Amino acid sequence: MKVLITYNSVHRGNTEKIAKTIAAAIDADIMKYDEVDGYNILDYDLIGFGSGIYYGKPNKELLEFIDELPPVKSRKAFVFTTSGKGNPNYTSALAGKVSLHGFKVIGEFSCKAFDAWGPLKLIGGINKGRPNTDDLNAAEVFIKGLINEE
Ligand SMILES: Cc1cc2nc3c(=O)[nH]c(=O)nc-3n(C[C@H](O)[C@H](O)[C@H](O)COP(=O)(O)O)c2cc1C
Repeated sequence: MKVLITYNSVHRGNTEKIAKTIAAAIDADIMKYDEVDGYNILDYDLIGFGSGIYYGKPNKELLEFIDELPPVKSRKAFVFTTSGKGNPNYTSALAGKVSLHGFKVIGEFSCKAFDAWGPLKLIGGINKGRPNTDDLNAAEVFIKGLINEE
């Protein structure tokens, strides 16, 4: 199965850490969203979309990138997010966007990550050191489970 991981990670590289772990676990191709030629995406059986969360939403550029992809029908995808709160609802919002474009979303992964946004900077940020080894292990378990089910 040919798998592509694509993401944007603008705050602290937190989502990029998850993206790299997932890609390495299953030997997938990995590209930042702006390195993907939209038409090459059709070469892949499964695509993972990852984003940090900013003001309650996934990264705007990543969402626009998804909008501009060539039409797909029932192509499989999964989504992952990192955020200060680690709220799975954030991930569902990204899954919703991906489904609206025609993908069949077969998995979602979320984790808490270092957040030093705005006033949190004053206290040195929250979730220091995350994603940590446990988070990266959880991401690996998630993707291996997903691939085994396919
Ligand atoms: C401008 C900004 C807004 C943010 N808004 C939220 C938010 O609404 N909820 C939340 O849980 N985390 C929020 N965060 C924290 C990020 O989601 C978190 O640090 C995430 O891991 C960043 O991913 P990245 O390092 O891959 O960009 C925000 C961070 C920034 C910089």
